[in-house]
Amino acid sequence: MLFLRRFYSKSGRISQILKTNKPGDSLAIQGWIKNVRRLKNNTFLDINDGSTSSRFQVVVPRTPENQHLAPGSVIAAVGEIQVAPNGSFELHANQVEMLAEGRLQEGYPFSPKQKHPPEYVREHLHLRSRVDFVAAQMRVRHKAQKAIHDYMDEQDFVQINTPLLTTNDCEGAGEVFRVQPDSQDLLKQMNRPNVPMEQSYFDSKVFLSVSGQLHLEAMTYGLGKTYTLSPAFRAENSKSPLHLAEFYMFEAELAHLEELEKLARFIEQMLKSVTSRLLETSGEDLSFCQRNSNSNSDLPWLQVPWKIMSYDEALQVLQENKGSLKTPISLNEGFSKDQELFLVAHCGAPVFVVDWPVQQKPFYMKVSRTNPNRVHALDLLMPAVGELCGGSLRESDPAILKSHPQLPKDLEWYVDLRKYGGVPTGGFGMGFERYLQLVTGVKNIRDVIPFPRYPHSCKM
Ligand SMILES: NC(=O)C[C@H](N)C(=O)O
Repeated sequence: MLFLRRFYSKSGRISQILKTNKPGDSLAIQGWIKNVRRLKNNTFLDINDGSTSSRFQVVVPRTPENQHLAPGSVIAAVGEIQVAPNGSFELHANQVEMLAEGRLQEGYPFSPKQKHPPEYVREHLHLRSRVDFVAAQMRVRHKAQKAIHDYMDEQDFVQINTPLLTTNDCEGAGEVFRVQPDSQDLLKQMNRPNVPMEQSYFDSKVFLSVSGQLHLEAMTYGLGKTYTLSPAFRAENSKSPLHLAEFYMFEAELAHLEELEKLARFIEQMLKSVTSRLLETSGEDLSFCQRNSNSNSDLPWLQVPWKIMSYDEALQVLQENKGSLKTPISLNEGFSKDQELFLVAHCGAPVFVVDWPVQQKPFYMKVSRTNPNRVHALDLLMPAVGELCGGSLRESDPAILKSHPQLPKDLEWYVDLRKYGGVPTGGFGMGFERYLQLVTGVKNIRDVIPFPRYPHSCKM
């Protein structure tokens, strides 16, 4: 009977119901009971179905049959939409069916009454989507990807699926994971019994990609504007709340790009536009995540113009303020997190640090023709997270590229790109999870990706 009524009533996800229905509509919903309040005549159930961080109130008569309704159970309810005294919609159910008994069974790690700290929730990766803040994060993540794809599509970029198996270490930093078959037996099956284990992707040395940039560049010489939003892997033994061994990187390459400032302004425009869309599509979830991480920020960087500052100027600011820094300044490496955040605070806005010392940056960056000690590179520094994007004009002269002492072997093909109809190009990469941390205020990067991989942790 209930089955038939469910079939004939309008049904939908709660997020849609809240937008499209009107009082008097008959409705069927399914969801998890998050909370139960029993008053004299009625029982009030807070239901959530994973589509929104709002809870939807279902009112059922307080009868002996309804006594067993408890937090954690899954129900289907059929009834009529009415307006609650607080003005929001609620369902007055005339029938309720228990679909699954509660999660309050022995061993279930989360209590509906308690706010568990993220570290605890993370210990139960396979169950954590049931925790409200994790579900909200995942919805924001989905909508942020959609906003990026929509924006790039409107800007006429072509999405490229860059490979995850590659022979290059794009950054030359040696932070690569090598791919090998599991055993010598497999090598034998590949008819390569004598290939040394370290060259064992059939007959070459293969890594998990640290960046899709070089492959994107290859595509850009035929397509003009390309991007990817792909996994990247770094074998960096860092326990930092800003690093993962497997993360997603949004990277773009543009042909006919001759000025670094144009690249900076493109990044600024893109981030402001993508974030404004995200606020429109996910405002409620974003606020929920911000409240949950005690970081109520109205993202003031959306409203102000971003600054551009040379590396030399940035260094001078830091040197003049040595006393306020937690870490010593190094001339051989980039800035530390506390120095990056100091520069952002000093500028009162996000800042692009440009024109970096050549020895601090990888081989593919364009050397300044007026100052060979500098490359046309940028780092975008943002509040809370520090470096969010890195980018550069790419070296366009095959001869300069070939003579670079750090040019990896086996990258003849990369030099070739410049030989045949080479044009000036440039591009950038942005750690997608860092971006999510920036907009949601979540402190630990492990909480903005469904299944985090970091040193000594690859559960499931
Ligand atoms: N596509 C990029 O410019 C990102 C750069 N290759 C990096 O990994 O930092």
